[in-house]
Amino acid sequence: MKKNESITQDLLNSFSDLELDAEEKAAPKTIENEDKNLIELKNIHKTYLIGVEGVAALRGVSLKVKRGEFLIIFGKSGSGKTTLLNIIGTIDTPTKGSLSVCGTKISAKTKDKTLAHLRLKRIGFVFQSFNLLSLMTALENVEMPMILDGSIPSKERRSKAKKALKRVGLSERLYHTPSKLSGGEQQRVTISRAIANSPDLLLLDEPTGDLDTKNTKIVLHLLLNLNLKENVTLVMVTHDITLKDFADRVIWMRDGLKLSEEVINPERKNNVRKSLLDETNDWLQVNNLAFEEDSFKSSNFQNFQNTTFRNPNQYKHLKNSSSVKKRTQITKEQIMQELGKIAPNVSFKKFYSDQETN
Ligand SMILES: Nc1ncnc2c1ncn2[C@@H]1O[C@H](COP(=O)(O)OP(=O)(O)OP(=O)(O)O)[C@@H](O)[C@H]1O
Repeated sequence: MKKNESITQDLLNSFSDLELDAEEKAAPKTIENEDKNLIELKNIHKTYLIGVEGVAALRGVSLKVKRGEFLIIFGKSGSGKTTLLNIIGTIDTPTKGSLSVCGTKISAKTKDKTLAHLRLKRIGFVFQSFNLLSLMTALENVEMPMILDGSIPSKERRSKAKKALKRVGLSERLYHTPSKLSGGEQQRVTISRAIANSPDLLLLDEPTGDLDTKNTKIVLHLLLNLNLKENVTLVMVTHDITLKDFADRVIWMRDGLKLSEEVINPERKNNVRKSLLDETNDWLQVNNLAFEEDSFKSSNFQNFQNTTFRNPNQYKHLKNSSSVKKRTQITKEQIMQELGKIAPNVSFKKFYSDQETN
């Protein structure tokens, strides 16, 4: 590592020494039909208690999602979409019902360690609000789930993170902190963070909600690529009805129930996918070069075409800029606080106790 690359990296490396026990390292128990149904929910209920009152967010949802499927969940605000996604992602637990995710049967008895393993190894999360760690570079952000994994040596981690960022066309943005990235670029960092550990399943909660049309298409292109080329299963919550025909299947939620579902006509689906991939292919090729940030923020494609391109080497100075030097003052406590934003419920007790005994 170059001397001035970052003290932060040393801090991050120190977390990699965490020992996972045998249970965490072992592959989750596989059930017979994993290949057929990556997700299986039976009669899932979720009631939140507010004081003495119960809010019925889910009222008996059954759902099967096949490996490699692209499923979109629509529904009005408050219909239970995010709750459903959180239960699939094992971030939340149902009040009643049974589920299995990526071959692991989840019940009230499932140990935290097993759930943490599932979340870190098999499932990637992408949220509307990006949830990037503001003090860290794009590269460090993408490394984070692998640091939490604890079993990947730092060199391999770094190389995987670089590859993941390359796959979303951000090779020239490795050392940028989130505030130096456009919204579209930030969402691409979160996608590369979600895929760096090669998950089977991506759970996406309004991933294009804060993006303009062009960046929505770019994100969709990246997701379709993962789905079609790598068989990554996609479950996406969105309010954007124009995305419907890109999915294999859509479901509509209302008042905590699955109201209806529709399998998308394959011909229509293939046509919209093809035209999107054709259109965005050109943009992504251009994006392999570094470009002026203001032009990228513009949704005007004409402006984008007129962008002045920089040689990627011209960005090297950013590594030595004063803002980067200042960043090295981050404390471990700050990093721990930020970690909570991207991996809620992941066994942090262990991290904290490790910190205390150091
Ligand atoms: N932690 C919580 N505590 C109490 N009630 C909650 C909690 N989370 C969600 N709810 C309630 O559960 C219901 C479903 O919420 P959920 O966030 O799943 O809906 P949604 O369809 O994702 O809505 P939106 O589209 O606005 O994000 C709502 O009535 C909501 O107020």
